[in-house]
Amino acid sequence: MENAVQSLDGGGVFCEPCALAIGIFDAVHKGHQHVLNAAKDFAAKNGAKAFVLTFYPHPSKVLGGEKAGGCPLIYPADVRAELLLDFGMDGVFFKDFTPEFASKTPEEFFGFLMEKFPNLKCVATGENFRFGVRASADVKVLKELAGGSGVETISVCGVLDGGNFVSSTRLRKALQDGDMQSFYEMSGRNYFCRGRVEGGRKLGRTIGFPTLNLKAFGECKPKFGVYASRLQNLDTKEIFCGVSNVGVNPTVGECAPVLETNTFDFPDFGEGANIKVELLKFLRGEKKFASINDLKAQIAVDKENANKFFRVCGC
Ligand SMILES: Cc1cc2nc3c(=O)[nH]c(=O)nc-3n(C[C@H](O)[C@H](O)[C@H](O)COP(=O)(O)O)c2cc1C
Ligand SMILES: Nc1ncnc2c1ncn2[C@@H]1O[C@H](COP(=O)(O)OP(=O)(O)O)[C@@H](O)[C@H]1O
Repeated sequence: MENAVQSLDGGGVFCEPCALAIGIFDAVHKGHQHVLNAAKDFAAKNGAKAFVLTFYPHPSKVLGGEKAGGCPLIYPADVRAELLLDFGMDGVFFKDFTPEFASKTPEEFFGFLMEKFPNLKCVATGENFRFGVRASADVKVLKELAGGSGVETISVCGVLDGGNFVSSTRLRKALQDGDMQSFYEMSGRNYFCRGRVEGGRKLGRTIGFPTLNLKAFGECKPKFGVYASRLQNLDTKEIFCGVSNVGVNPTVGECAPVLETNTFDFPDFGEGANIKVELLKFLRGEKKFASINDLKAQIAVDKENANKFFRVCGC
């Protein structure tokens, strides 16, 4: 396929034999990976492609969840697509989740799949997957509808962590609590933010702690505060250990949320560089200091605490 990430809202029809994993897949956690593996295994055994059908925005934004504001997504849609492709999926298809789409009956939903993927061989979901108007249909209905068209269904059992199902909701909570270890355990990778370095107020260098700044967060932000972090230049692949602050800089006048990283070795790249920052361990909450000098003294302590973390855990 020429372009591995496509919209299902154009007129396109995708005729290759395929297994389709269906869901939101925010953060592509271990439960999601179980579903994706089922699609990949089926595809490998049956000479088919392993595709993903995912939705944007989160259905709760349209249907009114999380006190009507909808679920805040952990990663932007482009990062979600990248994670799915990195996992080995052959293609990712985004469908606009609109009120009209949400009101499709289960039969219409399945009809839509067959229209867009006329050579559909298999649908893979979790056993708790629901679809159709008011989430009225479950995997049993999916099996009946699919069977009528000779399409196989696989509904994988839930993946647990610490006795509870892994879910994007638990990942959001871990992120908002600064519990980076749980985030890692449930998703299989560190939380990260990636994008182009943006200019700041250039104040950091005047206080002895220059920072590389990223603003490309998902909707769900990590707990504001200081983290031991790892920064990678995605063009050169160089890796630097450092200390990051996520927040709004209350000491120097509030700004829009930003992830600022001070690396232990000063890299020779800056604004415009394509970087990825992983948040490894939460060290303390963001604070409003009485003076810039107090902030400076605290950042020196933060660097030492991050260093202690790296001495034990490595970079
Ligand atoms: C390790 C670290 C910890 C920080 N902690 C705080 C904090 O607790 N409160 C705060 O207002 N700003 C904090 N900052 C942000 C600084 O205010 C900010 O880096 C500085 O003002 C430079 O901003 P600039 O990049 O726009 O030049 C921290 C920055 C770093 C690197
Ligand atoms: N812990 C889990 N174990 C197995 N499958 C899961 C798990 N969590 C979600 N799934 C399945 O993965 C697919 C994508 O899930 P998604 O729509 O993103 O739901 P959630 O927000 O609950 O993670 C769905 O088919 C869903 O049933």
